Amino acid sequence: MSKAAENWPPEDTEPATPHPDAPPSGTELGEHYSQCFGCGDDVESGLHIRSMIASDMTVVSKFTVGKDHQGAPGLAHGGLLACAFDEALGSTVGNLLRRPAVTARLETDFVRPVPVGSTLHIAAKLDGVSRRKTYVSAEGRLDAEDGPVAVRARGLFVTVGVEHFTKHGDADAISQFRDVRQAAGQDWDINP
Ligand SMILES: CCCCC/C=C\C/C=C\C/C=C\C/C=C\CCCC(=O)SCCNC(=O)CCNC(=O)[C@H](O)C(C)(C)COP(=O)(O)OP(=O)(O)OC[C@H]1O[C@@H](n2cnc3c(N)ncnc32)[C@H](O)[C@@H]1OP(=O)(O)O
Repeated sequence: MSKAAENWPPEDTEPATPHPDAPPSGTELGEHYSQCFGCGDDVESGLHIRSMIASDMTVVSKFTVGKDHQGAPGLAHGGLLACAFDEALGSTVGNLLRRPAVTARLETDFVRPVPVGSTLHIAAKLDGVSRRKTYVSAEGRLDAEDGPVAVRARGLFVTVGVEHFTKHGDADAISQFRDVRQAAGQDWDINP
């Protein structure tokens, strides 16, 4: 078992405080980027995950497993499920804290098989913050909010400045992306 798994969140974390401009409970969150494999509408074989703010510390996401998501016949691929949780956890950190952050560590426990056609109901919560580090965890239940737990995941996200994306990613696309978000009143605090 990993060190992080034994001690979560670490003792030096503080409770996470949602950003004052975080969307209120009940807000349906659309895609954060049209080309995102996790939530983007333009990615045909993507996961098309949709999320909603459930409370000031919790985000619920739904992911329906399609035929493009298989590992064994009729069953979801484990790595792809980890991807779904990366998206759900990232959405929780991003939307509640409104700071750019990237996944530094992702742990996944696969508890039961997830068949094609089933919908995972993923409830993610902020567990704590320590400087640039945000600890977040989630449970995914099969086919209902109170269905059996199929997957659990925990993630460490590290807050980064905008240069993380402009230096390592596509600077022009980042600029357009920020314009779109600014126009929608969704720009973020980008200097950690
Ligand atoms: C304008 C741009 C805005 C962009 C975003 C805008 C909008 C988005 C909107 C909504 C979001 C909605 C949904 C998001 C959905 C999905 C999210 C998917 C997220 C991803 O899929 S993203 C891709 C995969 N991800 C990477 O591509 C990261 C590659 N990586 C790095 O870029 C560096 O590695 C980095 C930056 C992580 C750290 O580098 P660094 O140099 O900045 O900082 P450093 O190394 O000092 O780490 C600082 C402290 O974290 C601790 N630490 C670091 N790594 C650790 C580990 N693995 N385990 C345990 N602790 C760790 C250190 O120990 C230290 O701790 P301490 O402070 O206590 O010493």
